[in-house]
Amino acid sequence: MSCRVKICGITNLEDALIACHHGADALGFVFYSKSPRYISPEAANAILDQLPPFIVPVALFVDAQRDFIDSVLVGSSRWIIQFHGNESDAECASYKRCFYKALRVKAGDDISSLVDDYPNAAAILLDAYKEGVPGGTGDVFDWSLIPSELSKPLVLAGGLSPENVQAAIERVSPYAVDVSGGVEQSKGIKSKKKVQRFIELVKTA
Ligand SMILES: O=C(O)c1ccccc1NCC(=O)[C@H](O)[C@H](O)COP(=O)(O)O
Repeated sequence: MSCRVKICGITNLEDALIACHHGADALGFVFYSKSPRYISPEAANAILDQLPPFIVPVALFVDAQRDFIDSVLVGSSRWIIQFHGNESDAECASYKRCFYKALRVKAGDDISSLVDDYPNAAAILLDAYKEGVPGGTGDVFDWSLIPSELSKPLVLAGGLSPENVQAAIERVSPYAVDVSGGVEQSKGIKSKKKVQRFIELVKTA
């Protein structure tokens, strides 16, 4: 099965269209104001209006207020949601949108049990844990901690890049891979060459 690719931390139309051109399956937009990849709801929805079909836009939140989440979602029916904080399954499901839950992996976590806490999630994203940094860490976590069988499709994240993504796919066989920092030229700005190379490597893995 071909692994799907999400390019996360999109902050401008040029990067969005380049990722689409090279075959990204999803684009992530970070609505977390402390991130250098933060984008406003207005700017993100303006980008969505320019996207071709067959691309999934992902709205990413970290324990955000309901009125803020609603202010993003109202801009397009195309949004799906990545909850990247401590949100409960019930809270996530209350938005009546397809969502998946990010879990930040620490040694000793019972990942299968954590996954079972989100019965309404369409998938689970596993990411690196870094104290005080909810995501976009650029860190790889120990992939051997990932159970061989999970009850939900797995999106693998955390420190992926063109240099390690094929090894990650070989080792983990995820449903999808997610990358932010590993395809950037600077915080919030993607490298055209790295985006193209990353997607090529995923699609030929
Ligand atoms: O990307 C961010 O800056 C970010 C900030 C706060 C919460 C989540 C964030 N990103 C979420 C993602 O899905 C990232 O793609 C994922 O954490 C992997 O990032 P990276 O290790 O830089 O590839």
